[in-house]
Amino acid sequence: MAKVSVIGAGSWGTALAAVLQKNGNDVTVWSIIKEEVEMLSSKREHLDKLPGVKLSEKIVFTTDLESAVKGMDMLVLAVPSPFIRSTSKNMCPFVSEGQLIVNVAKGIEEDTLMPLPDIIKQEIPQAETAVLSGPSHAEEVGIGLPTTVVAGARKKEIAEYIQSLFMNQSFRVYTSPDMIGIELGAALKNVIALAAGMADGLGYGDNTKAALITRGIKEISRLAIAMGAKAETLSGLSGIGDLIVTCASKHSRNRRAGMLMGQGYSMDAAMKEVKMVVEGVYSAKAAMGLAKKYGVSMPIIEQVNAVLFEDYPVKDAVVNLMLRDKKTEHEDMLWEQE
Ligand SMILES: NC(=O)C1=CN([C@@H]2O[C@H](COP(=O)(O)OP(=O)(O)OC[C@H]3O[C@@H](n4cnc5c(N)ncnc54)[C@H](OP(=O)(O)O)[C@@H]3O)[C@@H](O)[C@H]2O)C=CC1
Ligand SMILES: O=C(CO)COP(=O)(O)O
Repeated sequence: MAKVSVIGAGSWGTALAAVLQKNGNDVTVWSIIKEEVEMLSSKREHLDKLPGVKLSEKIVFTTDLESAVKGMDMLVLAVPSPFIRSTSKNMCPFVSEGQLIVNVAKGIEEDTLMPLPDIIKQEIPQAETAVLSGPSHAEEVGIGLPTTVVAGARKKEIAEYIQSLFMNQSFRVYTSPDMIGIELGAALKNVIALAAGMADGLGYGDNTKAALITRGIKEISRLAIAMGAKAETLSGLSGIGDLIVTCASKHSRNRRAGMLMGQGYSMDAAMKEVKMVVEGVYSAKAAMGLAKKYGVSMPIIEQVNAVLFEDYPVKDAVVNLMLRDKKTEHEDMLWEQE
């Protein structure tokens, strides 16, 4: 049993707090929003973001960051990616040397193109950072449906520690040393999910969805491997696994936002309608920046950017993808010599 805090009380923070508490840990949950803490403390349920998931009386909810951070064995950072830097900055004075911070948010910082654990490390140099990611919608984790994720850390014993705190019969945790691969798979799949949603919004079918998932993981892998990720990670839970769930699930906010755009909504109108954070919109621009920096081709993500930021018609973006230069499926495969 450990003392853990979840920093961020949205749907994912709330679901993970429930898992950690069920496993016998002492759990505190911090939110910047006073009304959210009051609701969670009195109703023991996040009525807006995770209705139907009852939370134990033992979980402590607070807006006091100092008490949420000091003396905890593990901090789970679950605020949306655009708030990772500001939240880390605020946490820094209370974080002790080597204190463990597990990032569970998914994104890349738009201005700096930095993955989230790098931002945490920059703002809190004394912290030990790790990640937890995979195909895991809060709505299903909250009601105990079988789910698998992967914990990534620099050292095996740290990943195994995270595994031991989170794992139970409905939440299976694997370990991995490939933090950058896990992070990039998580952030970039949101952009492909927007594309999958757009295809749904246009009324396209299963063939199109399968094409986006398969070619999507190809371009995610191209960039991630250029940045130091291992190919196996992209074909694992935090790569293809998360891409499948987000492109297919009714719970996916990125897919839903894309679907609205496919039906004619503007990006801003779609984001307002979805209400929760649509991180693919932020990661789309960052992904293009990284593609340029590392000299890799990301055609689907390029077309998503055109739709999002240049008001390019979704249907035309699909035609652009279909009529790109003729290619071989796997660039590195060798042909029989003539
Ligand atoms: N939901 C899921 O199934 C999963 C989510 N994730 C990732 O977890 C992260 C959090 O997502 P999720 O919980 O779903 O998001 P939600 O939209 O459900 O909640 C986000 C929370 O952050 C709060 N918030 C608003 N402003 C700030 C701020 N300035 N600083 C800190 N917090 C703020 C929000 O408050 P308010 O309600 O007032 O806006 C809300 O409580 C994301 O990166 C997401 O990709 C990962 C796996 C699964
Ligand atoms: O990453 C997530 C679930 O794994 C949340 O993003 P989506 O809601 O778009 O799928």
